[in-house]
Amino acid sequence: MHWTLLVCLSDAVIMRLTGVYVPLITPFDATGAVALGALEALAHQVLEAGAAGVVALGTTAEPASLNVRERQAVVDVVARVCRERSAPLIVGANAVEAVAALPGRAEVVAALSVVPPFLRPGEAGVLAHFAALAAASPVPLVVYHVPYRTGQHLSTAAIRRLAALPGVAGIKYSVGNIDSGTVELLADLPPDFAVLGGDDALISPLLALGAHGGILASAHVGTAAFVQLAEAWRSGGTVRARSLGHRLAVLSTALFAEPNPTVIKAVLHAQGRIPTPSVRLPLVPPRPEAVRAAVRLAQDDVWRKLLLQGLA
Ligand SMILES: O=C(O)C1=N[C@H](C(=O)O)C[C@H](O)C1
Repeated sequence: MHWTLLVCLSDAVIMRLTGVYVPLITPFDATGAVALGALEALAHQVLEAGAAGVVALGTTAEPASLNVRERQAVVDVVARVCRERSAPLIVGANAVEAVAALPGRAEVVAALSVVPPFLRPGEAGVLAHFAALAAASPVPLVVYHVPYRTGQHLSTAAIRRLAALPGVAGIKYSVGNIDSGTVELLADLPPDFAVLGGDDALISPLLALGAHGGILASAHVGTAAFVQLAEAWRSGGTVRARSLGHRLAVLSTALFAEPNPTVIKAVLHAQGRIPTPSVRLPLVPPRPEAVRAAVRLAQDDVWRKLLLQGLA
């Protein structure tokens, strides 16, 4: 991407990488095919409920279990919804060929690219990887840092070097805890760099520390409550934010009681929003008791009451 274009775009991009993004699940129908109509409806629902944007082909979408045609169909459907609603879309893409093939459409504001997993190339390797990826990408990158999955730790200094790379606009920060490195990063945010939380149960403290928003699979349910949480922390409504954050952490914990997105899909199915709760291998259906607990917590009317009464 051209450097001057990047500088002009950076403010606008950071503004758009703020708030709650929902990484959409991929619904399947009774034949096992991708239920594109249900996916389209889900995208409309979460945006209608106030989500800042959506992510296509995040971890939650089971992208490794989709074939090339299915992945393309998913991106096409979600992009159409985003175009209709003038909403930003982030697309999961990890390799040079995948980012280079991203559609040059206005609604695609960034690619979500995971730190290379398993190999553990070291911080220098990670930096070189993202420099190459950014050079090939028509859109800015959000680095997906999830060390408990990739096996690759990154120091705060390395994250700052990533943030300084042209074409890197943010990080999905999913380190599994809040530690001194988290505080160090958020206390002195790199310029033009968005920090989006990716550990759902930790989103409230991360927002309290100054994160720009979150990419939260939990926000498929209780979307408006997650949106209000982010707004409350941003506007200084700390009493409400703290209380709402505690309640949402309980919901997120229940939704992540089994490998994501098995429970979330079961809840969405119980709510009549997707045709089946099916997941593809290697994921298997969650335990019924985990689903029952999450369905109870996810009941829309419970959240509506809390939000209306301002009790949350
Ligand atoms: O798909 C995503 O992006 C997310 N994936 C995480 C995971 O599966 O662990 C969770 C987060 O909510 C968003």
